[in-house]
Amino acid sequence: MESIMEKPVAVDAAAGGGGGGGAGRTRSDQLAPSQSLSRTASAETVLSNADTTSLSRKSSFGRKRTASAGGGGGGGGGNRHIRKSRSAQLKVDVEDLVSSSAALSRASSASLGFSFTFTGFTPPPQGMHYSADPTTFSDDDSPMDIEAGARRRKKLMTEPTLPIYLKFTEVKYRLSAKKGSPREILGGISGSVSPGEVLALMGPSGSGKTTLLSILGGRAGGGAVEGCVSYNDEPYSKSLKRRIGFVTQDDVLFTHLTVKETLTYAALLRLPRTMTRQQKKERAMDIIYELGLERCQDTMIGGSFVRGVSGGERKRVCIGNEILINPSLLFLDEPTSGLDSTTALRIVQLLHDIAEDGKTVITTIHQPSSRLFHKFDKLILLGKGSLLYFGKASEAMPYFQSIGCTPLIAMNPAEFLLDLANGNTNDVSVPSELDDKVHMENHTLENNNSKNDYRPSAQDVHEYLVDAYETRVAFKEKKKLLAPLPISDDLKATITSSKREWGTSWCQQYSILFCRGIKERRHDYLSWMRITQVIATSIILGLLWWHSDPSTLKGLEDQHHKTMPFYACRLAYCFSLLCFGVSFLSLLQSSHSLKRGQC
Ligand SMILES: Nc1ncnc2c1ncn2[C@@H]1O[C@H](COP(=O)(O)OP(=O)(O)OP(=O)(O)O)[C@@H](O)[C@H]1O
Repeated sequence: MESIMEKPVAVDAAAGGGGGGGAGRTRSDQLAPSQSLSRTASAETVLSNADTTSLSRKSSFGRKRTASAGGGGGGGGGNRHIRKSRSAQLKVDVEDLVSSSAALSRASSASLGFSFTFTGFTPPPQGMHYSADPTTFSDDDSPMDIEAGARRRKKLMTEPTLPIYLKFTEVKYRLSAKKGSPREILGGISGSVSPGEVLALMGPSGSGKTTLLSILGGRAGGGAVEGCVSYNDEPYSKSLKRRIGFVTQDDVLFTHLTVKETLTYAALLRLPRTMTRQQKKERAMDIIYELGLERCQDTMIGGSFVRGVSGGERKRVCIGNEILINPSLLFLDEPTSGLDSTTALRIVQLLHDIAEDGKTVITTIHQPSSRLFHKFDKLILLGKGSLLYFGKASEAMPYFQSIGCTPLIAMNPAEFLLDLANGNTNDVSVPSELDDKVHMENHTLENNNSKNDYRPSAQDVHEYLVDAYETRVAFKEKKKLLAPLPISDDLKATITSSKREWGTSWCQQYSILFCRGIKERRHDYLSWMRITQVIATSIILGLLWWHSDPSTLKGLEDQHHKTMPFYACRLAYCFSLLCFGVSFLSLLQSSHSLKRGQC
């Protein structure tokens, strides 16, 4: 990939795309001057975006380190004092950068008001008034906020994460079909991700992102997996399971539990038995503060019928459930789906913070905004199960420019890449190689001299992109992947260690699950309707048997006769409830299908 970057990009929009033949010469060479201009602008926009982001990222790292250092030396000083001094340092940072374009980008990230980090507390700089988020910390903190700050600092003392380097080469996945040949879902995907990095898996729907994520997370389904996946150069082993956190696409949370209860029960169940109950509860609270969930800690999760926490908070709870165990590898399947761009950016910023804590983060993503796209360290672009790009996210645009695909209008890079992966070349320059190939195959169009009206099919674009990656990048990347990792044998041994620590004993698990079940159902059991029902039934039965003598046969018969109608009514009531339930569920199902447009 580096060699591609070192080569002068043949398609220079600004220079009029003079370049030699091959992929460098693009269809847009024949564009009118006005079109060329717009193309130049777009290319510059994209490149300046990348620069700005890297600057912004660097400055934010620096800011974080400063904050951590401050935290370390803070000792027993007042929280307020520590924050003020940090804020002052941050302000100097901002002033240093204000003259550069990075300031803009920084301002936008400050506007996120994301006040939690994994290495320490990072308040937004003083004097910046972009934050509209009520969870942002300020210098006039309430006692609750001060406590939160203290908790964040406490996180610095938690157990360090075992670094895990994930490499995968030529991963293929086939599903056996009842009729015909097996269906290939993934066709030889290679890549790697190191601790501290966030790898994004991008591609159109059905391109195989979830399948690849599942294989890397050791959760491959019923199909046949080929290729090699290694963790610190070792194959997957059962002991790795407790070092892996997997946030699925459809979150599975208990509707009636609060955020605090959800995370506390997860901590009690999943944390090692070497920790006391109190320590586990504290860990759950730490996670709540780290994820900025303190304001909704007593809010119910909610579901289809019960209003609960927001979508973003829900996702954070799911992430919290997984990071509780301090995983080395964190997999997330579409953590931002259904969220607005600002909330999505917060989630990705959170992933970034998690990665900075030494964890390896891999996430699938759908249609990220441009700000969000630049937050990823590495990118895998999939198209129909094939690899279209693997490398640094910041180098994706230059790579596609180098193979002759350049956006003709200012475009979100993620949107551009997804368009390409879908084979859509509208508003994208078509490489001359592809253009020529398509016209060679289509004589009629060429004869009619309608070159400018013709665009290659999605299949042609897909084939071109797969070939371009295979010939230009894949070989070098695979060579890099085959090189052994410079890590100690001890680190490898930890991965393969067969020692398995159970979180809790069978008995403890039973009692925790029992309590959780009671809490989850408490709204059913303790509802006024249920209580009234029980009291009314007791009174009715009591009255029916009032003054009857069970010691004689007549008295028993009397009781029997009196209660029979009652039980008959009860049976009829249960039956009608059952019928009502069934018809209600089928109604609900059909309304859901209607909403999805399936009917
Ligand atoms: N167990 C399975 N049985 C049948 N088809 C499967 C199975 N697993 C994956 N597929 C198919 O493999 C393809 C890739 O699925 P996958 O869920 O990985 O796509 P995706 O890129 O994650 O899509 P989306 O973004 O919509 O979630 C799809 O066409 C899907 O139908």
